[in-house]
Amino acid sequence: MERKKKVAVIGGGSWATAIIKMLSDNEVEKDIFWWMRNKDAASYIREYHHNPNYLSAVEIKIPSDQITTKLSAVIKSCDLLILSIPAAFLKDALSTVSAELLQGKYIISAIKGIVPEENQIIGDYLQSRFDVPLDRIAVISGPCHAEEVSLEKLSYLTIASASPHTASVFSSMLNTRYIKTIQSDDIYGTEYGAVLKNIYAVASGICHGVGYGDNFQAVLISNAIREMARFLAKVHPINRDINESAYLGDLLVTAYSQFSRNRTFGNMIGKGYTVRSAQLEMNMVAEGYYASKCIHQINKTYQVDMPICRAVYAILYEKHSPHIEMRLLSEQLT
Ligand SMILES: NC(=O)C1=CN([C@@H]2O[C@H](COP(=O)(O)OP(=O)(O)OC[C@H]3O[C@@H](n4cnc5c(N)ncnc54)[C@H](O)[C@@H]3O)[C@@H](O)[C@H]2O)C=CC1
Ligand SMILES: O=C(CO)COP(=O)(O)O
Repeated sequence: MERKKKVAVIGGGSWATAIIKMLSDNEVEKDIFWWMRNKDAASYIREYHHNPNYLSAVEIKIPSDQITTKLSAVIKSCDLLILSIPAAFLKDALSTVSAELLQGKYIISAIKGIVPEENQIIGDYLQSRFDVPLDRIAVISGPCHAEEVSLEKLSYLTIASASPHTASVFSSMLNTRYIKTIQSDDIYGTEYGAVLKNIYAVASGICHGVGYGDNFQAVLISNAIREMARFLAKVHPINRDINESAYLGDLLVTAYSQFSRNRTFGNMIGKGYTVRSAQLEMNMVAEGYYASKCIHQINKTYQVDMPICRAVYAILYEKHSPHIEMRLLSEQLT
């Protein structure tokens, strides 16, 4: 008989909380462990079975002694790891973790971002920093906001891995009545697509903030998907359908949803907030801010025509006026 799998969720934010819910509601037998950095939050969850800071209505059904702030111990005891920390903090969070500790583990990244100092997507970072073999890595993507998971609204997740086995192991653990999983072998395209859609959602928020309407936003997003297609075709040229949920679907939900942190952040920038004040206003992290700088640097190698990413970078990092930059961008959209 196969041993019961042990799976650890690494991270204490909204997406980690939603993933704990999906794993708990999924019928495959397993032991679920949860690591978070914040000791007060961990104690609160052990006592009251709710995350005090994120998705606080979700009931946490895992045993209290499986909620921990001890990272190495939890990694050691689990076969499967789900990373759900904003990319900007990943390196710091894993600073005490060795390649040896990760040997033999299956790791899935639920992160939609790039490790800033390395300019690497998470799959590349895990391979280069920890020698994790590509066939043991997967990513979770697709149009899915944690807030809607908490409400059990029907959602679709794409589980991408170079190994169909790895994709199916994670996929079988996340399916529930309200979550459908789709498997993909496009791990690179799925990761880069998720990073880019966050930047486009920031752009969408900026446009709204400076006063453009739905008509203009539709043109912006139509251009954004073509920009994404150009970049993915250059970075990882395989035969992919850019209209699938993991690419176009995720772009749409992030660019339009009231729950999107990237859109909310962009909207504040468009209204005149500084980056710092917009970040302080949110208890959550907009990955698109960090990704904008990383993609700007990565694209120095690839030289893809990316006017939307370029405009967002100019606003966020070169302090260009959102009004002027969006007007200049509008002249390039088709
Ligand atoms: N929230 C969502 O609906 C979805 C999020 N994701 C991705 O999941 C990843 C995690 O995001 P969320 O859970 O949504 O984050 P969040 O925005 O809900 O929460 C922020 C997280 O960052 C941590 N944090 C803040 N400052 C920190 C610091 N200085 N050092 C270490 N950690 C710090 C907090 O403890 C918390 O876990 C991101 O890459 C995001 O793009 C992916 C799909 C859906
Ligand atoms: O990736 C997401 C939805 O699919 C979450 O997007 P935001 O980080 O903008 O909320």
